[in-house]
Amino acid sequence: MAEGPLVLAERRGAVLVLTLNRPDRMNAWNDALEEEYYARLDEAEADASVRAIVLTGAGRGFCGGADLADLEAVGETEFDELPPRPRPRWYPLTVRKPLIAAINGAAAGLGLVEALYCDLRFSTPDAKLTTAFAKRGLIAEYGIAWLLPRLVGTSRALDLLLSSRVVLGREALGIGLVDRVVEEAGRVVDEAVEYAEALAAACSPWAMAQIKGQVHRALETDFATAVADADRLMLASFRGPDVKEGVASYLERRPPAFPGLPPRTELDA
Ligand SMILES: C/C=C/C(=O)SCCNC(=O)CCNC(=O)[C@H](O)C(C)(C)COP(=O)(O)OP(=O)(O)OC[C@H]1O[C@@H](n2cnc3c(N)ncnc32)[C@H](O)[C@@H]1OP(=O)(O)O
Repeated sequence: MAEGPLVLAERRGAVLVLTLNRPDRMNAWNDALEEEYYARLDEAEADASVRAIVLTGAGRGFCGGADLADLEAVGETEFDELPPRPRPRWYPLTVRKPLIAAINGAAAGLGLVEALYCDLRFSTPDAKLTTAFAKRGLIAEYGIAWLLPRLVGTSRALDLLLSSRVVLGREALGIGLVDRVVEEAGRVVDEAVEYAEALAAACSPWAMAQIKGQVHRALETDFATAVADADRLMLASFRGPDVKEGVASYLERRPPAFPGLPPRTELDA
């Protein structure tokens, strides 16, 4: 039976809230859901009125990871190579607008990875977070072996990956796996949206896009290269309209009116 939208999209002011929508399966991931999610991200990137995106899950979970019903036969399948994907799995990392996870409940396996592909994570205090891979006989998939040590440190990453133990939102905050815990669980999306709204109201979309690119590139380079990257972008920032508006709005004691995110240029490389 055909399912309805696998990803719901709702505008809240300048923020687009995307909701993974397979609540009877704890929003378990499959290719169709991924395609819808990426399509909604593309639309959000192209729509200048969307200034930030919040990702959450329908029902009581964020995302239980790959749909285990789909994986049932996997041990019997003989792949020569992994099937090609239309886009890299880590596509959300390339989105140029702030992308915030509102972890409303369990995030496991690929569901946790998707939260890590977001720029920051808001969580309920009791959300269950688990890498889950080792318990399923799987390896550290989709770049989590790269992302997780950078967030929590090597031995904590190994703890979480080797044991697959469940970490609650509160502990996750202490180790840097999430960035905010929202005590009133029902408000986790609201608070993520409020944060996103604050970015939208105060910060230049162009500057935020460049900063995201800088941070991701810097994680893979040495210090001198990161400074050279900043120098390359600084000239563009001095020449662009946003610095004029940023300075004028401060001097005139008024909120800024930055233009929407312009299309990609070679500066985004
Ligand atoms: C290529 C592979 C990539 C991967 O992502 S591998 C990792 C796959 N994921 C997992 O192994 C996680 C499996 N799920 C769990 O361990 C637990 O769930 C949680 C820790 C995430 C949450 O625990 P709790 O809060 O106690 O919920 P609950 O009662 O276990 O689950 C509620 C309903 O959600 C369904 N569900 C959860 N995860 C998945 C999934 N990944 N695929 C399909 N269904 C899932 C359950 O079965 C159940 O459903 P019902 O209420 O009908 O019994």
